[in-house]
Amino acid sequence: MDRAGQIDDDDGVLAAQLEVEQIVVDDVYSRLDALREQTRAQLAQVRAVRYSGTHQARSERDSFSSLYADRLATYDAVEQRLLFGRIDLAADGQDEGSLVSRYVGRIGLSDEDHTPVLTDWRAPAARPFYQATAANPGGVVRRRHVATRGRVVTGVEDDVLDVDQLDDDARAGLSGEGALLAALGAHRTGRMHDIVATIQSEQDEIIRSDVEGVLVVQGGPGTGKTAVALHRAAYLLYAHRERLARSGVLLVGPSNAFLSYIERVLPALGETGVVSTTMSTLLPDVVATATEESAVARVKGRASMAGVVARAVAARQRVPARIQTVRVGSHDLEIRPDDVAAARGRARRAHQPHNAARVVFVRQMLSTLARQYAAQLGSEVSGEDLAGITEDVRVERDVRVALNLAWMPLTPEGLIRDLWARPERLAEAAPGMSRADRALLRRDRGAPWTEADVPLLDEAAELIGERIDPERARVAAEADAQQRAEIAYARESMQASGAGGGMVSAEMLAARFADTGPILTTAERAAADRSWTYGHIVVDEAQELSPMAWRVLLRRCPSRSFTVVGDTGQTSSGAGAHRWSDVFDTAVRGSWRLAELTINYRTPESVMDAATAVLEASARREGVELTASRVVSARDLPGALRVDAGTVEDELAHARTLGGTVAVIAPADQVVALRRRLGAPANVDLTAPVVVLDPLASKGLEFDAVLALDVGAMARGDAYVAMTRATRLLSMLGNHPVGLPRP
Ligand SMILES: Nc1ncnc2c1ncn2[C@@H]1O[C@H](COP(=O)(O)OP(=O)(O)OP(=O)(O)O)[C@@H](O)[C@H]1O
Repeated sequence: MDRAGQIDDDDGVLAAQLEVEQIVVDDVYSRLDALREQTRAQLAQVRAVRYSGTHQARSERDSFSSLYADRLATYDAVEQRLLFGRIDLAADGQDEGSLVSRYVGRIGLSDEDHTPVLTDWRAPAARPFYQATAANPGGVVRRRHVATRGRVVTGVEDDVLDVDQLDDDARAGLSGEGALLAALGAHRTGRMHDIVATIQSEQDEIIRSDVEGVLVVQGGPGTGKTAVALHRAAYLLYAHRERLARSGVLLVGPSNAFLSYIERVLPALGETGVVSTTMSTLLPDVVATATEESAVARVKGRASMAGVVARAVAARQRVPARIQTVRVGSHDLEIRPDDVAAARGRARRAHQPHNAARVVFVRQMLSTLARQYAAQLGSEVSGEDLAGITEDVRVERDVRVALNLAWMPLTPEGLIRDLWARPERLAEAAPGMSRADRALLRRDRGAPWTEADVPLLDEAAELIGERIDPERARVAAEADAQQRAEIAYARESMQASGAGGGMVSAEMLAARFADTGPILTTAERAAADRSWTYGHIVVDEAQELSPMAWRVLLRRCPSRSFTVVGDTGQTSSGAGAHRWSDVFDTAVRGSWRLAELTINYRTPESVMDAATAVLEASARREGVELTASRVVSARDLPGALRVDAGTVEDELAHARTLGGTVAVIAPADQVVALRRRLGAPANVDLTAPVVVLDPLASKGLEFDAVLALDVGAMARGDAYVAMTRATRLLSMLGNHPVGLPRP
């Protein structure tokens, strides 16, 4: 056959394949539409029911209303690329060569007869789509990627895993240049997309790995750590819905820009119940916006700071040096060191936080003083009289002052501010700290909080507890009892209706029934509550976290179920980790496991090789042993690395010709001036034509083209980060790092 004839023939085969898949795609969407309509009607129906006024009727109505609203939201979120894959499996017990096809998509769908038409990508039945290889096909004869735009099939890509099983027609119809390469070559938009259609087998292993324990995923730049972490969160919510919808999942990322970069991934995977935060914004009432020297963050992040905070709290539980006399009515009473020491011992043995234990301390001291008072009366005192005397003692100003001095009610903010602003307090709480380190921590009382303060504030909050207000405590206890009753009721009504197992848990419904305050989801309630404990925590760019930050996160997940992703080659925080064993051998005593990702899906090979050469040269120079493994790029592009090719403006113009997103990454002290010079926005707006940012802010992000300026002036981890953000072009200008190969 001549070449033109061959092309005609190929075109015909492709058109036929598209037609076949279009029929399936039409069916799947019409099923989605039918379900959407059905749910919309159900929602309208429950909303139309008038309140009968009883609590039960209102609860029922609200429970169904939120259930249907959540279902509708899920159906809307999965509209794009609802179906993306097909596997043809050798049919057991059938004629040789007969195949069974299974379609894989964002959610599972069945037709009216309950026959599955689409398999959820997270279901065990979808696993062969990601796991099958030619060496180990696991019954899969062919894997097909189905590309769609809107509801139209635009292409198919086949991987044949077992050619022997295909008949001649099927063999003639093989097509595909690789859905993965097509995905990698796409322009970036400033928003991360899911990779559900092209998850690779080493990634799939991690995504579906057991929920228990701490799973650490080490991988070089662009190996899909963030993508894997997000898909794992969606997978775990699917596989452990009951447990995780109730307790919630926390996702910790490096910056707000990063959180907005990834914000669309989980909803597109049908999940909305994840709380995402940075360490700076973790505490509901603390705004930590200021930055500080790496050396300061290093001192604040040391594990030994936990002892410093504990000693600072204990130092506010003081025994006076000598007897103090206070006048109550016409009597002189003595506050004696021995009595204070005894009351303090008793309060400490209660093992409660400082403010709650203070109640024990004060009660004991008041009773001691009341007995002194009664003894001075000389006559027998009834129980009732003693109670009256105790009250007289309690309200006496001098008594209050003296007891406060012995056991001061505290706030976490006040305690930490005092440590930084009053050198004698820090010296008392940190006897082992060098004078130079203490000087580093010195700060005025009004200074704003930094990210490194957050774990210390949380540590202090843990030891100090809530401020005790008896009236508030009573109201809170009542609200608690009410909440438990609501949850029990919600669970009953969900069971009675056959609902549940979906996006809504009894707790979420109960929160929505409550007629006080706004309707809150688990995620919203968790985010507003410092002491909330999560069912699972995902940490991205985890190498940046200090030992003190890990204490905060471990407290928030008593079951120790974590997905930790990061790269010790990219560490830039002074308090961060250079070896995972340093973090977890002590923190979770060996109950952690390490997985590795080795293929870089972002950076062209020539750029990745240059970044690796620079990292290794700088580690050699600094005498540091690199613990991260080398990565291999999935592809290369000619001309992807440029060094000193032109001015900043020239290189920007060149970058723009490539299309997609463009960033300039420069040392932090140049960013403001560069933004002005290039007319870039003053913050990190990933949708702007040019984003100017420092290496820290660029963590976790990627752009089609990156101009990296003065990389030679950046620290080792920062330089490595800056050089590995580009998907098409890295242009380096200015002061270059040691070890940079010339293209
Ligand atoms: N299986 C895949 N299919 C398609 N694209 C993928 C796949 N895995 C990763 N990618 C893409 O590779 C890029 C890098 O992924 P990601 O940001 O998750 O890497 P990372 O390891 O977190 O990188 P870094 O540590 O450098 O921030 C993203 O654009 C992601 O969508």
